[in-house]
Amino acid sequence: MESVDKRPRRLVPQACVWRVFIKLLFRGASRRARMALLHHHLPFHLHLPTMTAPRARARLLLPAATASTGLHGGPSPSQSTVNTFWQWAADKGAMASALMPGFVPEGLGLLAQRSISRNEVVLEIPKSLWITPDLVAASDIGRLCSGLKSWVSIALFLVFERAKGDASAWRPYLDILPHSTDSTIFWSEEELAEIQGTQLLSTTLGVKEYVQSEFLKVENDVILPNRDIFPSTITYDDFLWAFGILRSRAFSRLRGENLVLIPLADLINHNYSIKSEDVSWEIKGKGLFSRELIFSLRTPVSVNLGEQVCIQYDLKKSNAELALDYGFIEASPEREIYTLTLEIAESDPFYGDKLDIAESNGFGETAYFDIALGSALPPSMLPYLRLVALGGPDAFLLESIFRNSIWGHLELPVSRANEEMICCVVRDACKSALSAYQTTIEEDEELLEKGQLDPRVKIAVGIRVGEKKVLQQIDSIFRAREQELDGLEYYQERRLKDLGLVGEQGEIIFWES
Ligand SMILES: C[S@@+](CC[C@H](N)C(=O)[O-])C[C@H]1O[C@@H](n2cnc3c(N)ncnc32)[C@H](O)[C@@H]1O
Repeated sequence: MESVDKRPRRLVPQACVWRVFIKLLFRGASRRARMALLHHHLPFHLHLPTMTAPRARARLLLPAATASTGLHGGPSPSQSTVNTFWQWAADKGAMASALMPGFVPEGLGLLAQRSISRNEVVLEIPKSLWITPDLVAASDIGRLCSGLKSWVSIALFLVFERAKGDASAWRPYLDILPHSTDSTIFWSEEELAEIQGTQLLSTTLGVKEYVQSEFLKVENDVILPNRDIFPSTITYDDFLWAFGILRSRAFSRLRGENLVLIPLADLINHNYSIKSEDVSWEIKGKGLFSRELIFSLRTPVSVNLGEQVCIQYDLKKSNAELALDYGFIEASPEREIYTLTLEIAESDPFYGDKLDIAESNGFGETAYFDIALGSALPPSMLPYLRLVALGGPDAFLLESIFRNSIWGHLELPVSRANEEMICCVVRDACKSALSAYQTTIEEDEELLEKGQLDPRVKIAVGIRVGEKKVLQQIDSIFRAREQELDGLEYYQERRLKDLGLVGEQGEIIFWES
C-alpha cells in the first residue's frame, strides 16, 4: 500500500559546526519503498509528544496475551464467523482445495488439509473478490472518492462498509478482520514509552500524524458534506484501523497505486525461515481469452497435513518496518537497521555547490544511509559525509573545474581536518542518540532472556536493543577511524604523488634548477 514518509527527530551534534540528522526511515529497501510509495505525504518536521517511560515499567512482566481475548486484545472471531467467511469466499469463486482458514498462534492462518508439495498452487482468488480502488469507485461511495489516494479510498470503503453492518455485502470478510494488530500504530502511550529514544517511536508518531491529517481531510471534504451517505460517525480510530489493516494485509508488490486487498489470501502468515519471496504468488489471467484475473498463491515450501501454509512477507524489511507494518520482529542481524540521515544545511556557505555535486552523483540535499548490524557502512556514505563537511582550505575542491572528478576525490580521505570532522559529527550523533534510550543493552538482553514478556514489550525491547547495537557499531567504526587519522593518505599527498613529487618514503622531492 501507499507508504508514508517517516521523519523522526533530528539530532544536532553538540560539538560540531554542521548538522547531522539521524532518523529512521524504511530501510534501503526502505528507501526504495519510501521513494516509490510515500515520500511526499509527511511534513518534514515532526513534533514528538513527550513520552513518560516510568509508567511503562509495570507492563514488563505481564504474561503473554491469552488466546481467549484474541491475539491483539479484541475478541477473536468465532468458529462460525470463520465458517461463514469461508463459505462466502467459496461462493464468490475462491478456490482452495488443499487448505482452510483456522486458528493459529498468529491469529487466523491457512491450514493444510493434506500434505502439500513445494510450489503447489494452494489458493486462487478471482478479481471479483478483490478490494481495489476500482471496486471502490464503482461502489456507493465511488463518486465521492475520485481524486483520493488509493489507500484513502479503500480505507474509507472499509469503514463505510463496516458501519453498514448486516447491510454490507462484505460483512463476512469484515467480521474476520482483527480489531488491531501489534503494530506500533496501535500501541497505547504506555506501550510507546517502551520505545522511547528509538527511531521507531518517531516513525510511529509520524505515521499516525500523517494518517490523522489524511483523516481530517477526508472528514472535511467527503464525510461531513455527505451525511446522507455516511449516517453514522466515522472516527479517526476507525480510519487508523483501516490503515493498519491495509498495511498489514496488502502483499508487498500490491501497494501504492496498485493497492489491493485480497480476502482469504490475506490470511497467510509470515514465516521467517522461508527465504524466497516473489515466487509465492502471481496475478494471472484465467478463463476464455484469459480475461478474468486471478490471484494465485503457491506454497513456497512443502507442508504437512494440519500445518500452516506461510510465506515470506518481505526479506528487505527492517525490524522497525516489520513492527510498524505487522506487529512482529525477527531476531536476525540483517533486520536490525539504523538509518543515518545526512543533510547539506541551507546555511552552509557552499550549499549550492554541494547540492549540485550531490545531485550529479545521485543524491540530494538529504541522504539516507541504512546501516545493518554486522554489515559494512554503505559505500557512498563516507563520500557524502566528506562532501557535507567540506570547507576551509579544502573548499577549492568545490570549484567547477573539479566537478567531474570531485566524487572520486571524496571516495578517499580529503584532509585530516575533514576526516576528523566527519568522525566527530558521527560519533557525537551516536552518543546523543544512545543517551536517549532508557535502558542499556545489558538490561534489555536480561529482559529478553527472562522471557514471559508481553508481545508488544518484547517487540519494544528487541527494537531498542537492535538500534543501540547498530549505534555502538557505527560509533566504534568512527572511533577506529579517528585513531588512524595520522596514518591516512589525504588529497594533497595523493596529488603530489600523481605529479611524481613524493619519493618512496613519502618525502617531498625538490629539483635543482
Ligand atoms: C496478512 S495478516 C495474516 C492473517 C492474520 N494472522 C489474521 O489473523 O488475520 C498479517 C498479520 O498476521 C500476524 N502475523 C503474521 N505472521 C506473523 C508472525 N510470523 N508472527 C506474528 N504475527 C504474525 C500479524 O498480526 C500481522 O499483522
